[in-house]
Amino acid sequence: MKIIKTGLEGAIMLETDVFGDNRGYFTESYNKLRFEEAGIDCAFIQENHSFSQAAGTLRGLHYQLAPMAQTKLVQVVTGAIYDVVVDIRQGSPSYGQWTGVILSESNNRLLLVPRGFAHGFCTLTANTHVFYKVDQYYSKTHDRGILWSDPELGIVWPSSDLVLSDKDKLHPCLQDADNNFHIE
Ligand SMILES: Cc1cn([C@H]2C[C@H](O)[C@@H](COP(=O)(O)OP(=O)(O)O[C@H]3O[C@@H](C)C(=O)[C@@H](O)[C@H]3O)O2)c(=O)[nH]c1=O
Repeated sequence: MKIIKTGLEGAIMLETDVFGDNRGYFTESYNKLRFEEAGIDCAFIQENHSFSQAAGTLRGLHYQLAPMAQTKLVQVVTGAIYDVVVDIRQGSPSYGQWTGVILSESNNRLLLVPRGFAHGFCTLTANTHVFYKVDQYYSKTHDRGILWSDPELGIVWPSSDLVLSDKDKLHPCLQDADNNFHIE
C-alpha cells in the first residue's frame, strides 16, 4: 500500500497493491495492520454505499460535529469522482483550505478524510458507486454542511452542470456554519 500526501496534513491518499491475472485483479481495500503500520489508527464501525446516477452529481460538503465526528475512508467501486476535503479545524494553519483528488474504479486509490474536515464529491461518470467506511455512527442531530460554492473556499469543481440534493443547496458558508472543531 502506497501512502500519498495531499496538500492537507492528515488527509492522505492510499494506493492499494493490485494483483492482476487472467481473471481480472485482486486488491486488499482495507487491512487494519497495514493502516496501523502507516500510523492510521481508526476503528471503522459503519460502511456506506452511495449510488449517483448522473455525472456531475455533487454531494457535500458534509461533516458531523464532535463528539460524533467521523473519519472516512472513501473508495470508488464503479465510475469516478472528484473527491474534496476542507480543513475546518479552527486554529489549524490550513483552516479553510481544500484539496481535491480523483478516485476511480481503475486507480485503486482511497482517500482518508480525518475528523474536523468537511467532505464532498462530484461524480465524473454516470452510475457511480462510492463506498466509505466511517469510525463513528451516523447522527442526524450532529450532521452539518457547508455550501459547496462558498466563495471564501473557492473550490474548483469539475462541472457546472450539477445535480444537488435540496439540503445541499441550502447549507451556510464556512464562516456561518456550526463548528466545534478546534486545535491548539
Ligand atoms: C450519511 C447517512 C445518511 N443516512 C440517511 C439520511 C437521509 O435520509 C439519507 C440521505 O442522506 P444524505 O442526503 O445526507 O446523503 P449524502 O448526501 O450522500 O451524504 C453523504 O455525503 C458524503 C459527501 C459524505 O461525506 C457522507 O458522510 C454523507 O454525509 O440517508 C443514513 O441513514 N445514514 C448515514 O450514514
